[in-house]
Amino acid sequence: MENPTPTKCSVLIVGAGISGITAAKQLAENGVEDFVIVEASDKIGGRLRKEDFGGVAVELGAGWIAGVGGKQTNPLWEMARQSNLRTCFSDYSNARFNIYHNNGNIFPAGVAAEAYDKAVESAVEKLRNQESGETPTSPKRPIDLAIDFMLHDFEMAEVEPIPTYVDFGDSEFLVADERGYEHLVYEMAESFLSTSDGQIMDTRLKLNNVVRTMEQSRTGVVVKTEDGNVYQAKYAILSVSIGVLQSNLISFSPPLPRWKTEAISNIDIMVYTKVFLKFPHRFWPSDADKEFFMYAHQTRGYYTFWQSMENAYPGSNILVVTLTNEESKRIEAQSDEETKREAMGVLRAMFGVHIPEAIDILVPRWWNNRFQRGSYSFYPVHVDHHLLHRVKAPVGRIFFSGEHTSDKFNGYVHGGYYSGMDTSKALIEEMKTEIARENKTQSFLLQPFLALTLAQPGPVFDIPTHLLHRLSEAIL
Ligand SMILES: Cc1cc2nc3c(=O)[nH]c(=O)nc-3n(C[C@H](O)[C@H](O)[C@H](O)COP(=O)(O)OP(=O)(O)OC[C@H]3O[C@@H](n4cnc5c(N)ncnc54)[C@H](O)[C@@H]3O)c2cc1C
Repeated sequence: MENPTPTKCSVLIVGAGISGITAAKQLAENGVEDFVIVEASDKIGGRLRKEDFGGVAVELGAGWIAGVGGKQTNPLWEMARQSNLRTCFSDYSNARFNIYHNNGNIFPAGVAAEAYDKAVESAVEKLRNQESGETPTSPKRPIDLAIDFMLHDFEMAEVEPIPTYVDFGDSEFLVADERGYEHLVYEMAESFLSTSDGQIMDTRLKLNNVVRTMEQSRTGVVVKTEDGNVYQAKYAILSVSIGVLQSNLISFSPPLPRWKTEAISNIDIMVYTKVFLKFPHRFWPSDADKEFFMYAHQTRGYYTFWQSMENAYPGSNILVVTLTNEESKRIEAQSDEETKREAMGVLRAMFGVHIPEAIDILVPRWWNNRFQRGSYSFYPVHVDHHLLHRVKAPVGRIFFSGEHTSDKFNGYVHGGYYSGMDTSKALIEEMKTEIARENKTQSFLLQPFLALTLAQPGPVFDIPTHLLHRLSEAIL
């Protein structure tokens, strides 16, 4: 519905994912309560999103708390602990010993170990080549392609020192809780937004509001949404994904400067898709060391990486297969029925033709979702810190937040969390500086007038007490 009367606030936050909600919480805790959070979808949480499927809660977005068990505590692990979120330890390094040939046999452990060592060696070489500018050689055999996929598309962790694992430890825990991973964002939001009957009812949270334009002047930002709502704020925090920034969903006036648009377009986006399949009964092994398994196909990433949900939800009879990038885009464009047919073909090659047909399938579409346009940011291994700095830097009164602005933990949930903290901190500093600047100007202009006022025994003009107080503070 058209609402031409602008809603006014000090800070407008675009996006209610973990980054936007963390930023709002920090503002509230620092006395800035006059904010509005505008979210395009019908719920908060962003890329933390569960859905009920096959009788359990499955995670369409982030599933793991990555980086646990080290010297420092991952803040998400701490939040999960406090909320009693149910999690399961995951060890997918076992997957390399469960690689299926297309004739249904598992590759012998020795062959798999040798292929794995070769892949790690070639990944290290690839890193060296990236530094020296040489073109690396690509793996050719199906088993090598499967391991390459596991190392680079599924894990991203084996050969590079990733800060998450260095700082927080190298264990990972899968969230397996009916409330979903998103519960952590809800719990955080409910600590500073008003609720009624367990629902967030705070008028400062506006769901189903798609921001389309952001117009800034010297004194503020005017934001318009798709259905005609107008918000007027002194500052804005923009926490949408890098994919949304690269798309034309939001237009800026004046346009963003070139250093900013170039930096935004230089960030790669990973598309990562978990396809869920429900079966009438289990036909795959249930042992803990068989939770993850791979299929060696001549096309890299073709239904390669599989996970059984038995560890997380015993008796659920659900399998998850992970696809990435071009394969994700390809299956997003086809019908779910076609994806099911392809997945069944692969499962029959591994487990035989007599396995039962899947009775349900769930295919998330992160690439085609115009409020995401991908799954997470992907920086080159040797991150150019200038690039990151430019992606993060504010433009006038618009502050940029989100996992893609986290210099150490981009791509992760805790990256989104830290970015929200950093952005609100930077904004609060800026607000303080602006107040100090205003006070100085007012004091310069009003000093003779105030001196006269204070010298009078009674009130000369009717000046509100809080203003008088602020003016005297500025002068003294
Ligand atoms: C499939 C998948 C698997 C993942 N696996 C893991 C994992 O196992 N572990 C891990 O740590 N991380 C994982 N991640 C990454 C993690 O989910 C993200 O890094 C993190 O959730 C990002 O939070 P954010 O607040 O930066 O962005 P988001 O959660 O994307 O929040 C941005 C919000 O902005 C909203 N928005 C967009 N456009 C507009 C607009 N025009 N107007 C208003 N609102 C708008 C969106 O709807 C969204 O709610 C995964 C992500 C995906 C998609």
